[in-house]
Amino acid sequence: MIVSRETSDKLEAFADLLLGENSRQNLISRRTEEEIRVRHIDDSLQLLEHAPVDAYWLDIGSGPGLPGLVLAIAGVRHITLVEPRRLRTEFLEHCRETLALQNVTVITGKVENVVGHFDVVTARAVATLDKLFAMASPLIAPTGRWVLPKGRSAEMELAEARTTWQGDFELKPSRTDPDARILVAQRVRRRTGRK
Ligand SMILES: C[S@@+](CC[C@H](N)C(=O)[O-])C[C@H]1O[C@@H](n2cnc3c(N)ncnc32)[C@H](O)[C@@H]1O
Repeated sequence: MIVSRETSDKLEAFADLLLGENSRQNLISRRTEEEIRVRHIDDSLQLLEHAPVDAYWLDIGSGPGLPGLVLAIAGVRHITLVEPRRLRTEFLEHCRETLALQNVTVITGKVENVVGHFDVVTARAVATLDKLFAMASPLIAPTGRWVLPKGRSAEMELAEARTTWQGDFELKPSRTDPDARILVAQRVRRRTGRK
């Protein structure tokens, strides 16, 4: 994805902060440090192809800010990062201040305790689709959209989730990993009348 010089500089600054913090707390696997730009930054950035920047986003289990801080740097209007581990949210707050990201809200806690309504919900490497829908469907606006990066288990997870959830589901290819998929889902609701 092509980004402006200013955005590219901020993404570099974020990558530096993340690599620095990775020696203090385990945020990304050591073997992906050298490929941080593709494996983590571009992998997060590509989600913007599936939902508008001019929206209220929620990133569940943001960890070190993936994808949430990358999306904020790339211009998402407002994004809430929810993450229960305090050491991680201290890092998120530090990045928000250092990179002057006024479009970011950080919540320390579990998503199950968040109150609000969001247009777009994302989560990377947090839980299965079934669990994510159960955790966060009360938080998504009726016209809202889920944009969920998934690994090679995407199709299996979707088949499992469909036994409990109905909606419009589309699996899109990932630009950074040929085995991975991005699930874009709308109008997701729990099936009724199950025996
Ligand atoms: C494997 S990490 C992934 C972090 C980041 N999304 C990434 O791609 O690097 C999963 C994260 O989800 C968080 N998490 C687990 N359960 C959660 C919940 N119920 N609500 C919010 N975050 C949760 C964990 O604390 C952890 O930071």
